[in-house]
Amino acid sequence: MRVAYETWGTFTGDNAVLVEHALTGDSHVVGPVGPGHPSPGWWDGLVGPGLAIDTDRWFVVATNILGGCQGTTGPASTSPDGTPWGSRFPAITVRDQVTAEIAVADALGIDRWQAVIGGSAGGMRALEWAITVPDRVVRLFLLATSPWASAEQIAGSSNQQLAITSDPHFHGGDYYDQAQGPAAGLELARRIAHVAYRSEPELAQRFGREVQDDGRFAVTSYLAHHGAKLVRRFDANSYLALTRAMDSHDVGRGRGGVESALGRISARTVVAGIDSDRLYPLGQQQVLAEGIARSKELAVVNSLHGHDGFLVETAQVGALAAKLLR
Ligand SMILES: CC(=O)SCCNC(=O)CCNC(=O)[C@H](O)C(C)(C)COP(=O)(O)OP(=O)(O)OC[C@H]1O[C@@H](n2cnc3c(N)ncnc32)[C@H](O)[C@@H]1OP(=O)(O)O
Ligand SMILES: N[C@@H](CCO)C(=O)O
Repeated sequence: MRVAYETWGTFTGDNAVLVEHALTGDSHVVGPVGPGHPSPGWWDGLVGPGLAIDTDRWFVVATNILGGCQGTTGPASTSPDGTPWGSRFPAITVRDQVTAEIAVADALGIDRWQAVIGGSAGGMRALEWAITVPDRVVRLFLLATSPWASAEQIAGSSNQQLAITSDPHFHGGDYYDQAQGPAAGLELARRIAHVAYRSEPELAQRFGREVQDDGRFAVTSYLAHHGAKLVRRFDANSYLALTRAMDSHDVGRGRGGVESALGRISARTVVAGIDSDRLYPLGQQQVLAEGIARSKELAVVNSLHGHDGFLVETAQVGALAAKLLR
């Protein structure tokens, strides 16, 4: 297994902070497009000298997720027989992904994180870190995430997975040597997901019933844009592996239930949610805030942007992170 990671700041022995990306993010938390970084940072303005996650003080690490496609081993990676894993890539869980990250921390000589920070799927891994190895997580920032994948989340995820697997170019997951892969399926999956990532009032306000010169509803064109954009930077098998891992998420599994799992967390914790998030509604973060001993009351980020607010509202998110790190 190979794990891609990026770091900022200087390691002084006990000042490491782990930033966990969401479903389609990567290790490039901040910074411009460049060699090895086809996309700009997804949290630009949050990590750097004097910023909320201050690299004059903290050594910040971001790994790319196990099962992904931006440097870390995933289904498109070459297996020992010299061909891509494809359909043979094993089913993985969020706990497996954290196991991979624990190996990275060990390899880097990081005994404990001064903070583990994550939103959405990144929050799931942050949670699993704090439950699996509580003495290695001093502070915890959980953003727009949940203690278990809800029926609603699994339902949406199953529709997205079906969009990919029913694309005739999917070839059971072994499409890497084909002229064409399941691009249409991946685009549709992103379109389904993207509606859930934004709020109904936002779509109404931004697009309403506007029809473009090309005859399409503006909102349809917007979704098509986001679908096509993901196809250019993401692998369909990774999308399946990662959404299935998210479906597996349940901190209580094998630990005597959610309450008992959350009871293991010793980190000073900030739990935050977004008021317009229809995919990870505030009630899920309330369970976390109430179940984690050293968390205070749930922080609410005000945003029109729904679940994606954790990526868009960097000023509010930064203020919460800075407070935890102070
Ligand atoms: C920028 C990257 O690719 S980051 C790479 C790593 N990716 C991640 O971490 C995933 C997380 N990031 C994301 O999902 C996205 O970056 C988001 C959701 C946070 C972006 O959110 P916002 O900044 O609010 O952008 P928004 O949803 O308004 O979309 C803007 C895009 O829609 C396009 N758009 C807006 N209206 C329309 C329309 N009617 N028709 C077609 N396209 C439209 C804009 O031109 C813009 O295009 P661009 O992104 O190629 O510049
Ligand atoms: N827009 C986010 C949503 C998932 O939380 C992503 O693509 O990673």
